[in-house]
Amino acid sequence: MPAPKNPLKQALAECRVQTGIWVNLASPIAVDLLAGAGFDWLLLDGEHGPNTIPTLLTQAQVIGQRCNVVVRPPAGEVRMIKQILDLGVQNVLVPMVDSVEQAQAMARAMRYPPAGVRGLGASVARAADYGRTPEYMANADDEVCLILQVESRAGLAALPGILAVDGVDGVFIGPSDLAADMGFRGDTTHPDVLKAIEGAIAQITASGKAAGILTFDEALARRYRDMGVTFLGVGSDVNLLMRAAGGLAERAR
Ligand SMILES: O=C(O)C(=O)C[C@H](O)[C@@H](O)CO
Repeated sequence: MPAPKNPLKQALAECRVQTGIWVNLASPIAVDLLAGAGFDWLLLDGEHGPNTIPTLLTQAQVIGQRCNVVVRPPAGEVRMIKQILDLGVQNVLVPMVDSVEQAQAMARAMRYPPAGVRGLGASVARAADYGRTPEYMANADDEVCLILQVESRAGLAALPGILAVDGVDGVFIGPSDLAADMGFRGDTTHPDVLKAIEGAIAQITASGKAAGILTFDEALARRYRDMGVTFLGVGSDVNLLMRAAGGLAERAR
């Protein structure tokens, strides 16, 4: 059996909006609950969540086929990409991409030789069902989805070149880090930040690649959707729990 079809990659290629949330609790119980909530994807955060390869594996196993699994490594390092893909995760969001060279390196990391540098270890990993699907490697490259995070002024300057890199399926604008890099730390709705974000979304959508962003503000999420964002993050497990718990404690006083 070849590598499984990637519903998220296909949906983004067809410009269909896919909504999801950040998962930072690193809890198998939390993802078990969220996998059935109705999101198109769950992002298991290895950059700001206390995740390791074993915790990512457990959460991916718990989610199963109920919704798409996206993993964000702590950084864009080739060794991390191969470990994530060998887990059977097909969607990777790489943070802090500032240059075309970084984009090219990540695109190569997602693919087997000769197109890329992914190591051939899936035959002993979950990705190829521990060797039971040797045909996996025949089409694995076609079923992985790479989304790069542009979240700095340097990244915005390199955006046209990044978008031209073969193997990059989408570009996600990181509002918090971009705001900080622009000198507006903590102010993701500063007019200058919003202008930069909207300009980037326009460039990404014009390139035919998927535009992504995360916002906890429902009105802003609708605005970004109307602008053509299709990889749309609308919250996080931590934020949902924090707000619900705080609200209940307040009402119970
Ligand atoms: O810069 C951003 O914003 C993001 O990349 C999203 C954050 O990292 C996410 O952790 C929510 O704060």
